[in-house]
Amino acid sequence: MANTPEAYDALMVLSFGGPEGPDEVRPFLENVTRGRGIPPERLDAVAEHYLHFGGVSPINALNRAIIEAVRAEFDTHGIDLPIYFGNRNWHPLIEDTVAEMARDGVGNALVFATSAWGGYSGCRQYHEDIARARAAIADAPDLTKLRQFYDHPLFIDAVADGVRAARAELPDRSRDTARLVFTAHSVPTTADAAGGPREAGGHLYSRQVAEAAHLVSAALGVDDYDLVWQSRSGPPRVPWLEPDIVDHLDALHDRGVDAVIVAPVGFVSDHLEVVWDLDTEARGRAAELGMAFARAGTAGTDPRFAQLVRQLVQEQLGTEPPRRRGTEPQFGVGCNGQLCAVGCCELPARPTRPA
Ligand SMILES: CC1=C(CCC(=O)O)c2cc3nc(cc4[nH]c(cc5[nH]c(cc1n2)c(C)c5CCC(=O)O)c(CCC(=O)O)c4C)C(CCC(=O)O)=C3C
Ligand SMILES: [Fe+2]
Repeated sequence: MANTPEAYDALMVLSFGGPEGPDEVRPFLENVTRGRGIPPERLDAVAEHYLHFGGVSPINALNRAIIEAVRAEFDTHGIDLPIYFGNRNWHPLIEDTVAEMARDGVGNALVFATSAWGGYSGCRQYHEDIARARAAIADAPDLTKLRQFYDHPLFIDAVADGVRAARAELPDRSRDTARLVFTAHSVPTTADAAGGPREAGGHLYSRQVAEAAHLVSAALGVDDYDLVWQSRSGPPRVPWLEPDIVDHLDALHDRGVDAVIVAPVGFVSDHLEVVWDLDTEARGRAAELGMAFARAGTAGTDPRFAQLVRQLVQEQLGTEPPRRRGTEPQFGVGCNGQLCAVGCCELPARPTRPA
């Protein structure tokens, strides 16, 4: 298949996937954690979080809304590519989507993965999903993953507007004093250290998250803020990025902070880890501490997010320049699951679980 720009004939939106009913929760979690050494107690707890919302994760509906917005954005700009939807962990599964694309005669498609970041979970694992899905069928299309977009101006500005809207929800007396706290998904510190091509120095994920937080705060004219982590899993003796948002609220309270704006810059949509870990657990802790609490929305529902996807596609077509506001290394483009570099974002050997 010729790899000339004109030859792209579809876009696939590739995401994490989530259950859409109570019976789907367990099999979904088994897909997510297959071979990953997550303790059964943690899985039981996470299953409860999903069941609390009727077993329905918001993520699939949010991704369908993103696809609709991108469709409209493509139509406005005369981009004539059909858009497909595939997931790593739940239906529509990427394997089925790639098979459907092949049946439709798609030969050379672009892939937008719904993570802004480098690192194993946000980037490399999506390359692996692409390779696995292609290997499963004979006439799979070529699939080129688009780049990491953690510092794209449209992403940064959409997150900044989410913070402004959250600030407006706070009681008058807290608006000017509320502490701005960014969160992103924690990962094991060893996985973070191994993130990115070796020559880029490692820690690609946490460096990009830190720079995105900095760029958002700069857009807001706020120079004092915190970056903390959320949603850790794995056994307690394995170190993950810290501090956790809930512990951090305790620490802020001890320092006399009485209002916070929590901005989940690490996520593209208000999926389950946002509505449970922040809107339920962190908000609950803030209430116990008597702290005013507002949570910023995520960028996925902002009209600029569809523009961002359109611009990333046009970048790959060579009709738009790359737009970035940061300086940390940024990678993520690969054809047919090819990694950004040899050994890029390798997942370190997991310690075996005690009996
Ligand atoms: C960096 C990162 C992102 C952001 C980048 C991106 O967006 O890709 C992200 C997103 C998401 N993570 C999600 C859900 C889960 N993540 C889990 C487990 C894990 N996540 C990890 C990292 C990340 N995860 C890691 C290192 C693990 C440990 C196991 C492993 O090494 O894989 C587990 C297992 C149970 C648990 O332990 O929590 C679940 C259910 C959902 C969907 C939520 C919904 O359904 O609405 C989304 C968008
Ligand atoms: Fe996760």
